[in-house]
Amino acid sequence: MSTELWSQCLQHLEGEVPAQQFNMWIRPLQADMRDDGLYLYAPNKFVLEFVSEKFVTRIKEIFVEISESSPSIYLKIGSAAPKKPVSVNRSGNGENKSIGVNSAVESTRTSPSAALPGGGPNRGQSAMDREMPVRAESSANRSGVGALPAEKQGSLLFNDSDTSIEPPSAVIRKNEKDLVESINHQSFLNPGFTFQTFVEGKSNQLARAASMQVADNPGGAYNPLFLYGGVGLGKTHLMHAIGNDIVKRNPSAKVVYLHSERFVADMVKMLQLNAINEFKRYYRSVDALLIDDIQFFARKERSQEEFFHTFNALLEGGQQVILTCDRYPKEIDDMEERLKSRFGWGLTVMVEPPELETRVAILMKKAEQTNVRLSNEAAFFIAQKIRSNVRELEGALKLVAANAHFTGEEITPLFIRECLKDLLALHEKQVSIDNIQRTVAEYYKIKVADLLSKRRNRSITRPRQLAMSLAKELTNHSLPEIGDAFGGRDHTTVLHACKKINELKDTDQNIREDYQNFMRTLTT
Ligand SMILES: Nc1ncnc2c1ncn2[C@@H]1O[C@H](COP(=O)(O)OP(=O)(O)OP(=O)(O)O)[C@@H](O)[C@H]1O
Repeated sequence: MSTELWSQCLQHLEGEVPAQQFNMWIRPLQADMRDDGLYLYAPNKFVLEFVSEKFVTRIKEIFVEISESSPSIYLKIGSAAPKKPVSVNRSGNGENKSIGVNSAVESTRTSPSAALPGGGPNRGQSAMDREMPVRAESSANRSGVGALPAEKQGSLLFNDSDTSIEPPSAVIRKNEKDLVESINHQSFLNPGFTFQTFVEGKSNQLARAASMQVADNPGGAYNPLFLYGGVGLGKTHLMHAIGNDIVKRNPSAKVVYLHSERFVADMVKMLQLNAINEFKRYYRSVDALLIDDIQFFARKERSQEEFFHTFNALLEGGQQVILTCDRYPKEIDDMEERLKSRFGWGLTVMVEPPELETRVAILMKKAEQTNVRLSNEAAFFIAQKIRSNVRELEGALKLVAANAHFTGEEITPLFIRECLKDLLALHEKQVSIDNIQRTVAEYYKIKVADLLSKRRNRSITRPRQLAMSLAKELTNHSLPEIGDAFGGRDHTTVLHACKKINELKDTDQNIREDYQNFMRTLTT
């Protein structure tokens, strides 16, 4: 069976599957075409299960379409023997990525022996490699390394003594005692932010799955992991969950979390103290570097430069980098192109605003964690009112709980309305159907009157359906009221629009992104 067929199959899948999903589930697969069928190797059980459930049938169909044969497909955890890779140009970021055809994802960059458990002779061992048990099924993918020639890789690797490098603060302590406190941030993981305390929903499913895979196989196929999305949606929580999980599995792993502003501040101080080399050595010695809100690097050229080199060194050493940002890498203004493009080298996943059921589940979980008695009805009431931001949802629950504690009253919808008067007024005022119609019309460069008209061509009906669906999600208006506001339409038309958009969000990446952008614009 020819590798060309798998390459064609990939091209088909790439055209059909949203880029995010393609990157996450298909790209890490390695294929081995044998006489008895197609062997697909997944880096871990998450990918294996997902591919088996969602893609195997389609892969078979594609094979029938392109070759009129239906090979047996064997899914396994592990890696195939390296052969020649096939290049697929991901339209998303314009870069050529190597997709495994009889090879590891990164096989162009690694020597064949690097595919053996524990890596080959040319592959440098990071501190993590030494400290973490090597899993045969995942070690082949722990490359990310060899973009550079072997000798250059070697120069960036650390010897044993490097694993005990002190944080910058320790160096400063000797010279500038008064600066110590402000810099001494060492690995600061919030123990409360774990996968167990993170509520899964449709909006964060991919991000959570990706995070669990990174925790399972740090420095592996998804390096860097880039989590992006609006304010207060759980990006930091997931990032800490990965860090906590890595440390739980290997207590000596050096996981460092910091906010990007902290990185900038530290760097400035170390420059002032003429100790920038210590700064470099410290950050390059970690097993996993977690940097939050990297949009704060914008316009800070020196920090970008420093981060760029740290970032490269970590990736080359097979150390895990996890980044969060409030937007998609390409949308970050005043950030060097070379950095933005590197952010997309691993896996970029969006965390979306949670849908109603997830908001209710999050509230119930938070209530349980803090011993607050919250009925389903009360959780539903809060979740219906506060839609865009989990942090705000949590804040609302705390406020209600504190009031209930002091007054001894039961938490009912009426009580909640009273407690959250100001907040609710703000939310209810913010999103009106008018506002939604104006925003959608402006975005698609049509008139509000078109949305209300009887015109039925696609360029009008899609925005109209989107606007109706947003009105349903973001306002408290009933279906008939929404129908009325859209040129006197029947409530069944609104219902149909909501269903249609829900379907399209799963199958059409443009609609999905437009919808999320509207949610973000209208609710923040
Ligand atoms: N799915 C979830 N399950 C449980 N808690 C969640 C979930 N999503 C968010 N949270 C909680 O919401 C709060 C805000 O989340 P977090 O700080 O991770 O947001 P963020 O996306 O990093 O926001 P920012 O961009 O402002 O930094 C945290 O307390 C977090 O625990």
